[in-house]
Amino acid sequence: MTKSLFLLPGDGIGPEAMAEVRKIIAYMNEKQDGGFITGEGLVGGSAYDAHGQAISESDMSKAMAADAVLFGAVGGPKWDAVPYEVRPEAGLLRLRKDLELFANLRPAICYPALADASSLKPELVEGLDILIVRELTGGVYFGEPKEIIDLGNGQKRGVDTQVYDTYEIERIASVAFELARTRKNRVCSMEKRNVMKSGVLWNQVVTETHKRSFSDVQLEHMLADAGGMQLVRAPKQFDVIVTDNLFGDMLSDVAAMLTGSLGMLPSASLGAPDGKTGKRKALYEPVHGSAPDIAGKGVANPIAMIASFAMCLRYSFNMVAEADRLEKAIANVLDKGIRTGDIMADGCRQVGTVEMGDAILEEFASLSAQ
Ligand SMILES: NC(=O)C1=CN([C@@H]2O[C@H](COP(=O)(O)OP(=O)(O)OC[C@H]3O[C@@H](n4cnc5c(N)ncnc54)[C@H](O)[C@@H]3O)[C@@H](O)[C@H]2O)C=CC1
Ligand SMILES: CC(C)CC(=O)C(=O)O
Ligand SMILES: [Mg+2]
Repeated sequence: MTKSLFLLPGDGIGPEAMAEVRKIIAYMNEKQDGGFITGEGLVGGSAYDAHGQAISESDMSKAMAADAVLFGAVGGPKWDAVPYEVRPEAGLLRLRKDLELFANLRPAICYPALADASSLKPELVEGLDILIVRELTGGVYFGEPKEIIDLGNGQKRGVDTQVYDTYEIERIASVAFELARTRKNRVCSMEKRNVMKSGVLWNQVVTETHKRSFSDVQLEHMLADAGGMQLVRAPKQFDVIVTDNLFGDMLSDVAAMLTGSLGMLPSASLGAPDGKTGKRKALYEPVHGSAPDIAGKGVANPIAMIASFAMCLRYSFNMVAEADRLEKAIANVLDKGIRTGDIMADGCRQVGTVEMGDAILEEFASLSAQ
């Protein structure tokens, strides 16, 4: 069976990290009959430079048609002054919206070898394995109106709108409960029902969904600000966290630092299963951005991108053994003390992006041969 992948490396460190995944795909095609067919397009600032849009219609169609999209990162100071509608980030938001990728899975796993790289005490993060399930196509990132109004008195008003409908909350809560059943069976739902109407509805719908279909799963509710505090106080209390688009964006960056670096966190963005084929539209991307401060220097950590490809193997192609092996390869390389600068520690060997990618591929090949 062929598997179509559409690669959108993007800007900054996106292409550098994607190059390391391309090597793994080439290896799997050559040595393991991977059957991947890859296409590639432009997104973000690189797409804007080429044709004035954050993603072209032709690349949107290719992304729609692919079994899975692999996405690097977009943005950077070069495009600070471009019109808001075509800023680099608009390309990613359009992909999420048009592919209806409502469920963003952001696992935060602290590899044993990296417990010292976290800004928290090692005992707080050792063995950490949490999953943030972030709603991705609703909320304040997409709600209308979204505008800057000139009030005519020398003042302007910036407006963003937080909107959630019942069905959007129900479906993301269901994803979180289903995933919890495959883990420690616990879900913590985070919103701000004390100050937001959308938070009140979120809380009600999650509670009803739980009662109706998932009462075997342990459910807890937490205000999102307190949730942020608990994430850095005692992160291991959590199993699955389900939350909205904005809180999920912020809380997953917080969770990233528990694992040692933003360069470690992968993500999967999934749509609903197709009624006929059961296939889900899917996009896999690291949680980090284009990191303009280190772009072009060859020092970016490619692990978040490589681990995103492992999620792609697992969720889009059901290649569970290969996904497990790729994740094990990452863990083994870290155990050997091979580190990019962002996760460097005493006694370890510092390498660049390419060397880290090579080390993981070599380990993956060796595990595959066993
Ligand atoms: N999914 C995406 O494409 C995202 C894009 N962005 C965009 O990226 C641009 C830069 O945003 P920032 O706020 O600086 O966030 P960022 O995630 O790009 O970088 C934050 C910090 O983490 C470091 N970092 C990130 N990834 C790393 C990696 N793989 N290896 C080593 N260090 C890493 C960076 O060097 C920087 O110091 C902005 O234009 C922003 O809009 C931000 C987040 C997500
Ligand atoms: C559109 C993105 C730049 C927003 C973001 O930071 C993210 O999804 O992690
Ligand atoms: Mg973010």
